[in-house]
Parts: sequence; structure tokens; C-alpha cells
Amino acid sequence: MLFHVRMDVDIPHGVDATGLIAAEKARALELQRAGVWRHLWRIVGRYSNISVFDVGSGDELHTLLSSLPLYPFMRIEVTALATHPSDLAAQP
Ligand SMILES: O=C(O)CC1=CCC(=O)O1
Repeated sequence: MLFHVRMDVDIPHGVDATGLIAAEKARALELQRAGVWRHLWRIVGRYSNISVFDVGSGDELHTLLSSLPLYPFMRIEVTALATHPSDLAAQP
């Protein structure tokens, strides 16, 4: 199942998140190499990203997202994706 995910990061002033940011990057690269984190894009001008995940279920995605190192400092919006009938890749 594909999910569109927007993550907005808000680290409070005074919190040293250097280690968490490094750990987040390592986890993101690991999940991309595993084919789970399919796309990762920066939203221009914001400390936010748009991502696409390929996971088995919403429960699996929740477990994954809530285990990210920066999760305590993120606001996350998730949209489940389905195949569009006019998608070229979906044509017979
Ligand atoms: O910088 C972000 O948008 C948060 C983040 C997700 C993966 C990563 O390495 O940083």
C-alpha cells in the first residue's frame, strides 16, 4: 500500500537535536534502500518533507513513523493512495 506523508518538523529552541537529526537520516537511508521509503522531497522554504511510503498496512506505517528519531518533534499528515483508473501504468 502506498501512503503520501507530509512531515513538518518543529524542534523547540534550546533543544540540541544534532544526534536525532543524524539518526533520522540514517534511518531514512536504510528505509529507502529497503524500498519502503519510496520518495523523500523537501518542501521549498519549510522544515518539512513530502514522502511516499510503500508498506503493508496503516498499522505498519504508524509503527514506522512513530519510531522515527524526530517523531516527537513532527506533525504528520497521512493520505492513503489508490490506483487512478487513468494512470498510464494502470492501462492494460
Ligand atoms: O528533514 C526532515 O524533513 C525530516 C527528515 C525525514 C528524513 C530525514 O532524514 O529528515
